[in-house]
Amino acid sequence: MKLDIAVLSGDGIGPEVTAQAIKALEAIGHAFDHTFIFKEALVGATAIDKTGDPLPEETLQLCVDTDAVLFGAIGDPKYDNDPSAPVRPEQGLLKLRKELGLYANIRPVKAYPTQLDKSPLKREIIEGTDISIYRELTGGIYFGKKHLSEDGELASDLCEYSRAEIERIAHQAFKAAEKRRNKLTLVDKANVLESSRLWRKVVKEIAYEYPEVALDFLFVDNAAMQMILNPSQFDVILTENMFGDIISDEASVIGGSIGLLASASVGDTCCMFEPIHGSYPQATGKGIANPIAAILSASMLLEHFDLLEEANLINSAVEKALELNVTTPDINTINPLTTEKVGDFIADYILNPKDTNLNFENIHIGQSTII
Ligand SMILES: NC(=O)C1=CN([C@@H]2O[C@H](COP(=O)(O)OP(=O)(O)OC[C@H]3O[C@@H](n4cnc5c(N)ncnc54)[C@H](O)[C@@H]3O)[C@@H](O)[C@H]2O)C=CC1
Ligand SMILES: CC(C)CC(=O)C(=O)O
Ligand SMILES: [Mg+2]
Repeated sequence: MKLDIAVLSGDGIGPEVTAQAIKALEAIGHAFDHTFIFKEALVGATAIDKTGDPLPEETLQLCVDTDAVLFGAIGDPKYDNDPSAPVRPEQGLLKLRKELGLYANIRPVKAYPTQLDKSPLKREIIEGTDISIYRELTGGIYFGKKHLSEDGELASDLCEYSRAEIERIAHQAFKAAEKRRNKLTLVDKANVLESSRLWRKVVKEIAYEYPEVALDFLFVDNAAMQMILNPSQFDVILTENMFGDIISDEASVIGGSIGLLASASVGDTCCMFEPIHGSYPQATGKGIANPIAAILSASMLLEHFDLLEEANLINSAVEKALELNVTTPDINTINPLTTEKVGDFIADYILNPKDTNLNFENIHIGQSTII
């Protein structure tokens, strides 16, 4: 297969982790005789600094013209510390999602058997957790009308959803539940918000088309608590944009680090693959960022194009890295490896999955050996 992939590595740790995802894809290309052509473009603070625009027109056009987008992260403290900045890195990401019509953001959350003691949560609580979060990505409060009064003393952000916006992602979430454990939980705040009441009404109606799927509802405040108390109760979670943003970061505690959580953002015509974390500016250039979220996002890209064997090989390589503690300091405080070394190990495993000599004391990566 030949795929043109737009690479928007962005800011902070974005370029470092995206480079490891590309390495994994190149190894897959080599092992399976696929051609992946990577085309880089600017986004976020880096794009503002070079062009004045967080999403230059040529970046957007490239994303439209390519088969898929591999995204790193955006965000820079100089904008975070200046609320009145006229353009902001986040605007580039939000516009990109909207323009590409990426309304469904799928965020898998797993407790890896080898990592159960890495989470601050007790192993018996997280064991067996395997959740797929379907977060609506192009509507809700992040996209609603904003207002700031002239004296700067009153501000508002509108949360708006239409039936059509709810229906299209709800169908995807029900279909996913049918392929998994037939359970769907809608997370909302229907006791308070009119938009949440519309979500419940529409989702209840759609449920009749999926009789095998057991549907239940949780208010988001309770869902946030259940995620910590009893996460293995969840199968597919369907929720609106901001709630999904928040509970997925919370859910990353289950796996031990947000640096493990990948995502696929899909629409009717375009697709983008992005770790759920941000630009982690404090880590920029230090080689401490976990590249696994970016690498698993590349695996989701392959799965999207039905390259299942290839996606599974990346997943196995990641599992092997976790099993052998070939990991960055967020989950390996004793013998941490750098972002690049973890990426090297995963690419090397993809090329030599049967190499039984791989072990922590003596890991052969290409020409080099790491300790
Ligand atoms: N999709 C995106 O591009 C996102 C961008 N942002 C932006 O990122 C910047 C920083 O935001 P924060 O709230 O600090 O969120 P963040 O996700 O960048 O970092 C939060 C914390 O998560 C951990 N972390 C994140 N990525 C990691 C990785 N790969 N390996 C190990 N640990 C990791 C670190 O402990 C870090 O302090 C802001 O400018 C924000 O707007 C935030 C979230 C998503
Ligand atoms: C610009 C933000 C909405 C990015 C973010 O936090 C996310 O998508 O997880
Ligand atoms: Mg987020």
